Amino acid sequence: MREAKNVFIGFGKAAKTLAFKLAKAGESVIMIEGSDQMYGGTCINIACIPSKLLYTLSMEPVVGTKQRNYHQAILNKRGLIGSLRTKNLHKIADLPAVAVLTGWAKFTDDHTLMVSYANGTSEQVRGERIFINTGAKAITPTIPGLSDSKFMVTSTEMLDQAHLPKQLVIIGGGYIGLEFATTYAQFGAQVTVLDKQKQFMSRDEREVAQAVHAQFDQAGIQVVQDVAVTQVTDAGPHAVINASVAGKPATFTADMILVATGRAANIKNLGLENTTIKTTARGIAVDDHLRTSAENVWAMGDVRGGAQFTYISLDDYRIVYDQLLGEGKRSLQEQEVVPHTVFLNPPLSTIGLNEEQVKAQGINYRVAKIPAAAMPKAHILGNSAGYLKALVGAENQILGATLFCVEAYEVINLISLAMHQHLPYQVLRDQIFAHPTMSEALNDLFETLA
Ligand SMILES: Cc1cc2nc3c(=O)[nH]c(=O)nc-3n(C[C@H](O)[C@H](O)[C@H](O)COP(=O)(O)OP(=O)(O)OC[C@H]3O[C@@H](n4cnc5c(N)ncnc54)[C@H](O)[C@@H]3O)c2cc1C
Ligand SMILES: NC(=O)c1ccc[n+]([C@@H]2O[C@H](COP(=O)([O-])OP(=O)(O)OC[C@H]3O[C@@H](n4cnc5c(N)ncnc54)[C@H](O)[C@@H]3O)[C@@H](O)[C@H]2O)c1
Repeated sequence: MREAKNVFIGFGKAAKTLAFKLAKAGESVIMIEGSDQMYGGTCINIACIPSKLLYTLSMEPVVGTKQRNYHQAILNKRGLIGSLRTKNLHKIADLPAVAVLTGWAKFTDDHTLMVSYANGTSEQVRGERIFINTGAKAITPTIPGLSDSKFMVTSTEMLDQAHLPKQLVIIGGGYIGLEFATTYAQFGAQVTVLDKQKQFMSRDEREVAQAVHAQFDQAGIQVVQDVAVTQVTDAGPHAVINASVAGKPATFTADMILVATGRAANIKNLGLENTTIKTTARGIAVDDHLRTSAENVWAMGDVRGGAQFTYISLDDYRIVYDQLLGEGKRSLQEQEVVPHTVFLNPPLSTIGLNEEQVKAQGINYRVAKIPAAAMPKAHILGNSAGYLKALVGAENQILGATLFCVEAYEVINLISLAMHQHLPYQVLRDQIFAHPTMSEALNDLFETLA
């Protein structure tokens, strides 16, 4: 039996970061990853990095034309992902105290795993501590004909399609649905998004949902709400999608159907029934320090059923590392207010409360708002659509922000920093920022409260 002080199941963001630090501190580490195509985890191989590379390339016309070179973009993506995967593997595997095993792990008891390899062999691995970082995978709704359709893909397959679809139908209008709609429409596909919610972007305030909807209209992306897809049938070169839209029958055709209806924690086939580890409806049950109900086992990242973001998984590493080799103070509390970005064009970044939520909670607030067009940098970048908005409370504290503008994903981090450091809005209003940048919009934004 192989043994190590620290055994990781899944090569995710939290696991690889914690494994590296523990190995550097001289502790023995076994990293178990099921697939040789997934060293480094979901983010670099099949999620954030490939999707944001394609998003970026979908905005770059081939020199001298208005066309985007989809095929070249896929080749670039494969090159980048391949090199990141190799780099991620070696960063861990080359450390003397680390063994990387490429096989699927299953608990046989709280301390022991059975690892099954592609060649049919298996071996037992025992860990003094075990860290579960197995991520999540796409949920495919049970719709007759959907799983059997040769046109159906999840984001994983979509990100590696050699050919651009002509008619792309996306089931689900959440993060993946809206981001992929943006990217593939920019490459030239005709895109329709079907979402079951009555309202477009039901988790966001109406003001920004309407602004995004207007951008989608301009980009030629069709969004349909209140949809129940009832049947998918392959018919020669395309699929026919039967649905009810607000109770009325409707039909859509597609040569690719992207299912983007959420992702569920990877807890099946982990052998949890052989352990004292408890689960919830969303994943592995953990306390505020990511300890499971088994005293030697932790769960980090998507598998614990919280918010599914790479930076949350990274922060989970900080919580566990602080317990093992630090002061043990860090907990899930630091994750309560975090920025989010939906990579649209322009991107949408939010943090904290929006105006509808502030009103509903009866909080005393003021609104700062400016159009993106007020910023020279937006014009330099050729996209002056959208706006920046922030809410400020009675103590001059920032309650939240909604940035729907170019480079919103960078600027939101400054607001996040100010909120976490409990800085009054005047700090951002009076801060000297480099020029011309979108960050300097924060001077103008908060100046509107004077
Ligand atoms: C298309 C897409 C785009 C996204 N874009 C963003 C974004 O822009 N920004 C952002 O912050 N988040 C984004 N996310 C979410 C983000 O990718 C995830 O939240 C993050 O990657 C989760 O990481 P993790 O640490 O939980 O584990 P993962 O990185 O998911 O790693 C889990 C690993 O465990 C392995 N594994 C599973 N079961 C076993 C087993 N039994 N034995 C051995 N190995 C096993 C898997 O093969 C996998 O490699 C995106 C997600 C998707 C799908
Ligand atoms: N930029 C980012 O940070 C980023 C990008 C992509 C993904 N992610 C992460 O990955 C997670 C998964 O993304 P996702 O888009 O799959 O999930 P999601 O939860 O963001 O959105 C799912 C959408 O599907 C809809 N839906 C569910 N079942 C449906 C059905 N049967 N028919 C029609 N619509 C249906 C829901 O109403 C919802 O709008 C996200 O929640 C996010 O945490 C993050």
